[in-house]
Amino acid sequence: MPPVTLSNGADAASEESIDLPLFNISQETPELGRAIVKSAAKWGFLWITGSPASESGGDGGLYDLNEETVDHVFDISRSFFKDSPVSEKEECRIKNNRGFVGMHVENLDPTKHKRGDFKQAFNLADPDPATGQWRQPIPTTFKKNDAALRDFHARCRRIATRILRLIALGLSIDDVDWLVRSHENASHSARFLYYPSLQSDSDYDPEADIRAGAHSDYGSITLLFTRPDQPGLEILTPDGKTWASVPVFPENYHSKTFPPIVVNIGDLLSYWTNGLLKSTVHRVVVAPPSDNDGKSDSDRFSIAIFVQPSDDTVLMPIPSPLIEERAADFKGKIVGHGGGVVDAEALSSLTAGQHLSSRLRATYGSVYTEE
Ligand SMILES: O=C(O)CCC(=O)C(=O)O
Ligand SMILES: [Fe+2]
Repeated sequence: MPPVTLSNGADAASEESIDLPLFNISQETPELGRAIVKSAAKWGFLWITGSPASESGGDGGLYDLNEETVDHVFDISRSFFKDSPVSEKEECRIKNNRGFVGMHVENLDPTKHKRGDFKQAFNLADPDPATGQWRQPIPTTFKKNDAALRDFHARCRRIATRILRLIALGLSIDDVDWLVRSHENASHSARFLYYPSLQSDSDYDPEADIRAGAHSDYGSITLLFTRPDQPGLEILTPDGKTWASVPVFPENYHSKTFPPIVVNIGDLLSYWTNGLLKSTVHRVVVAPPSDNDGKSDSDRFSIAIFVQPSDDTVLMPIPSPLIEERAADFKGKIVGHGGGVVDAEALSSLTAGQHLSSRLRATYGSVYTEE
């Protein structure tokens, strides 16, 4: 059977799967940076190990995101989506891209799907470092787990910082903190995702609906945490037509219970590098085993950390020789996919904040509000 392509059906799971390159980021070297940049330029996606304590050596444990910590955060997420009353969710409904997103509220690919995505989400920005306060109303389930969520955010930020430094090393930027600096005062967002099981009485239509529509991410990088036995992520391969599924575990991975973190490049970093790094289009489908109606009796949970520079960051290309030489070719190229695309030239007069707002307006429609 040929692989499923963009033009023949919205959401059948792909026949092909892809083994992405896997990197252990417990060390920070130019060689590792170059290998990460190579993968980000080819696939826009890669895997990193979560640097469990036993491997983190010289980092003094700063980057530790072990199985227990991640499992606990997934337990909090499951409890919020599945056990908390509707009122708890309603009280924290999305505003300024923060809070609870109900079923079908977001439509990541409105060009292809009339109905919004078959998922629920909660976007939790990290606490304001100046005041220590959360920047949004917090549901009771999260309040009860305040320390665990703060800790998770802090650890994810350190991992993001390491990856940004590795990318800078790989791009031979003289100032290794060039990327980190524009992210220092920005709020990162953890997006808890819940894709409910699709029972036989669900009105999910496999010809028309999808769990998360095809899109590219809007920010710099995304860290994606997934669960064993819950596949569904697919990426558009470099030919621009073929979908490949990303398995939860790399082949021969040392663990069967703690998947590595998926890292992908967002539009801003693609733009910043004159398209060298790829902001790859991806989607979430109902993966096998699904029944004949394309439904699935299992829930899927994931957590995406959207790493974003400060709103006032001007989107000028990164000062790296590798990038400057691509400027002429990049002119007129399209950045982004799904809700709201921009051509590279228009983007050059924008700030990161303006770009984010325009893309959010396209995916949330009238639900998106700003203060
Ligand atoms: O749930 C997933 O695996 C991916 C989610 C995603 O791509 C997103 O929310 O941007
Ligand atoms: Fe995404």
